[in-house]
Amino acid sequence: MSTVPAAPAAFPGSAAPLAFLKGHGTENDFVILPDPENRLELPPAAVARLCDRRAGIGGDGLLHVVRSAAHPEAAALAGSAEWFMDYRNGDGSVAEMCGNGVRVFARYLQRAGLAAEGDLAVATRAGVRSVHIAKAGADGGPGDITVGMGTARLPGGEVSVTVGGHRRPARHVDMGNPHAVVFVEDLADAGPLLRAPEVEPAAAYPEGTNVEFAVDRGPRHVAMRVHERGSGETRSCGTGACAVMVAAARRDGADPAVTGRPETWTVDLPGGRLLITEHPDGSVEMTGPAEIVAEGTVDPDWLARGTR
Ligand SMILES: N[C@@H](CCC[C@H](N)C(=O)O)C(=O)O
Repeated sequence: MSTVPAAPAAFPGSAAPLAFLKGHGTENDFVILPDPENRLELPPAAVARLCDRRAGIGGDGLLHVVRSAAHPEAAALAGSAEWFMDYRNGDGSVAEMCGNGVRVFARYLQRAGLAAEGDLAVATRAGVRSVHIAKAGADGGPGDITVGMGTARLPGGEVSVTVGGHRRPARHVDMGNPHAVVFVEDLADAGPLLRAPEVEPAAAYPEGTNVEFAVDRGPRHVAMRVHERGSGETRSCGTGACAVMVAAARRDGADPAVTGRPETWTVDLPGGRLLITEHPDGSVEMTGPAEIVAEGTVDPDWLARGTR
């Protein structure tokens, strides 16, 4: 089946309904807008309206599916990756990367007949990400998806996160997008996470940051909660899980570049489980599920009313 509209209408102000799908990866959920030729205008207010959980479709973020060649931010990558994940947070802000988003993006391409099981490449603002779509499981359910997440950067300098009124040292990890990882005794210590946690110094994160709270569950096994920049607390974050894995491994003195052995960690999130491997060459891989759950059309007049 093909769910790519031939010529999607631009909005706001268009009379034509707009095709969308909804998907999630470990319950990090996304509105998916197929727009191969990049005809849609996507002002932040339109993204926020679509991602609104009560007045819109609802999602932690939005995956704008565009041919790399048709998008000014990705045209230079078109030779390496046909498709560009133009990722937006639920508040309409732009982000460099979304790990769960790449898996859901790949699942959409597979469902639309634009990619097959096996290997493909997806362009993101953080660069090209390699993807492997595994065969369907014995139960007929979709196979897991593995994403080559690039390398983790560990900028020096001390950062801290306030947890329960106390400042705690955190680890700054860059997975193409920014993260502050703080280890806690209990995930409940993070509190209700209704607002962005206080991270210092603010200058360490000029564009804001995602904040992960992590606890140990066993050998090479952690659990985490996350407050995402631009979305609030979500039930999973792929780049965040990678950041937590790398921070935990370094805390424990494990560095594959030194030992020559890959490190594989299990990361439990409120919405499911991800397996993260760091290789001796520094590359990080994430494996987890991705599902498309619905598709439909958006009323362009409704969208236009909220974005005028
Ligand atoms: N949920 C994503 C990360 C999405 C972007 C993030 N909120 C940011 O602003 O950097 C993931 O799975 O990685």
